[in-house]
Amino acid sequence: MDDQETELPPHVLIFPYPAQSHVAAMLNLAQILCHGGIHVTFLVTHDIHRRLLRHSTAVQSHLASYSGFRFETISDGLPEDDPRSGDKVMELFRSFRVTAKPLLRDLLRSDRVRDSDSGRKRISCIIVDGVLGFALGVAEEIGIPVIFFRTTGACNNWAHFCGPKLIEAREVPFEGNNMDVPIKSVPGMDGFLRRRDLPSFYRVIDVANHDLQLFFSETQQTTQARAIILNTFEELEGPILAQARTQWPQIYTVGPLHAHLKVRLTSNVTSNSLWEEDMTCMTWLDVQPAKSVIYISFGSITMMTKDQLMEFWHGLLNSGKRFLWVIRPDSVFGKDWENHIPTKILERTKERGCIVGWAPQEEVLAHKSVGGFLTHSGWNSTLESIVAGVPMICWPYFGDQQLNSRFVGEVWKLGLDMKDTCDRVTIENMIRDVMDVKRQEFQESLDRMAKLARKAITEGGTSYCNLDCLIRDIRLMV
Ligand SMILES: O=c1ccn([C@@H]2O[C@H](COP(=O)(O)OP(=O)(O)O[C@H]3O[C@H](CO)[C@@H](O)[C@H](O)[C@H]3O)[C@@H](O)[C@H]2O)c(=O)[nH]1
Ligand SMILES: C[C@H]1CC[C@@H]2C(C(=O)O)=CO[C@@H](O)[C@@H]21
Repeated sequence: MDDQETELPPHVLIFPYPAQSHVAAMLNLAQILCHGGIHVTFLVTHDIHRRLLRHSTAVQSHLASYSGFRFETISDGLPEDDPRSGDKVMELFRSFRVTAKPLLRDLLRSDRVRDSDSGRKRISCIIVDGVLGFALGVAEEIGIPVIFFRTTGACNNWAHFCGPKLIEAREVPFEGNNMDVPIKSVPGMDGFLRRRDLPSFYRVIDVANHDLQLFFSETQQTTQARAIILNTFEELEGPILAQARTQWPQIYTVGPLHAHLKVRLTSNVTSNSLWEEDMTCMTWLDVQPAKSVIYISFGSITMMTKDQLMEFWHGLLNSGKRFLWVIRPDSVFGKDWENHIPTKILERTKERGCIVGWAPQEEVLAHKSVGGFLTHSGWNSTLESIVAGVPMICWPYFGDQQLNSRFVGEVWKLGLDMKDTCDRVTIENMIRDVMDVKRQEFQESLDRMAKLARKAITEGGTSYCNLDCLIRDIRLMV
């Protein structure tokens, strides 16, 4: 390193998996690091880059103002016009690691990420998505330390770490059809964990299943890195984090990052959306009574059949509640489903419902008219609901969601878990419970948890201190 370089700020490469929630969480971290005087090269796919430039206000305003921030882009291996819809998520997951490995190696070996003229040091650390374990080997070849960022909760990470133990104890694969059998081999979760609550990748006939084994190996790999960053907070997942700390050399809990970012930057809300936010729903919410609206959104990946869609629709209408519903255009199987909705249902919807293709979710959850959230239990949606103090009805779709919803319903008592069911009567009853019957009970636990979340990200709080430690430790990596 030459003398001139030693004066420059540290330079970190951040590399998320190419999906909405992964990119958004890691962009939040990137903004905080830039704010802390660290240079960031943010590596995304061409498709993600194009969509961020088009729809993310954080990228258009905040990040553009940091001279230390810049994008690098690589291919995800798909043709430009591929819709990259939710039903292909696992295909992309399998193929991306193969596509991206040589591209990452080329990038790290090239001069593209080190440009002395614009005053950037060589990369001293890589912060890479915890589902892209191959980056560890690539970075080690070049001698760069790796920190993994796992975008799901500690509970999911720990459940995957315990996979080999579950198999050894013959708890997986499941024998017979009873999904309520208790699971005992995940320390910290015995007593409330059932088969149906394990991450959905455990629902296999053969434990040699490629995806299941991939999650085991990816999770094991993250223990070999310098550290792991988790978008969670100690007060939420303390007992699980205590278990995890026996296996990972260093865990930085820095969440909830979307709220932490606002504290650090003292800024207004900006979005990291890959879709255009339909702001008309905010004016609709403005004229609804306080806590009268149930918000329904299943994140960026969930797909549903037309039958499931209709069960939700009837359940919502029969509950008599007002509702704001996000239906992503590509989220229902089968073409032209919009044209087959009975006129009567559309008319009843107009009376007290608002449907959009993508909403400004953080703003929606913070709106005074919203009194409940029917969610797929993605990790970010769960954290956003906690911060906003909104009780949840959980309809998990895949992956970590099956476990998150169990924690919401049984451990944290922040809502109801309707996993593995989808009928109009259950939906109607659960909406009534969350919005009326059990509202007070849930609100009390939510107020307590939201307060703990705020404390964690306030100066002196656990996540605030851990983020300071992360910045300090990055500065020490030269
Ligand atoms: O209309 C919408 C709908 C969603 N969102 C945002 O999109 C994100 C959705 O994230 P998340 O709740 O985590 O769900 P997914 O998009 O499904 O995220 C994937 O990635 C997560 C993190 O790894 C996992 O927890 C999920 O299970 C996985 O499906 C959140 O920040 C929402 O605020 C919007 O801004 N507007
Ligand atoms: C790429 C997706 C497959 C599963 C991953 C995941 C997990 O459980 O780790 C959650 O979110 C998804 O985006 C990832």
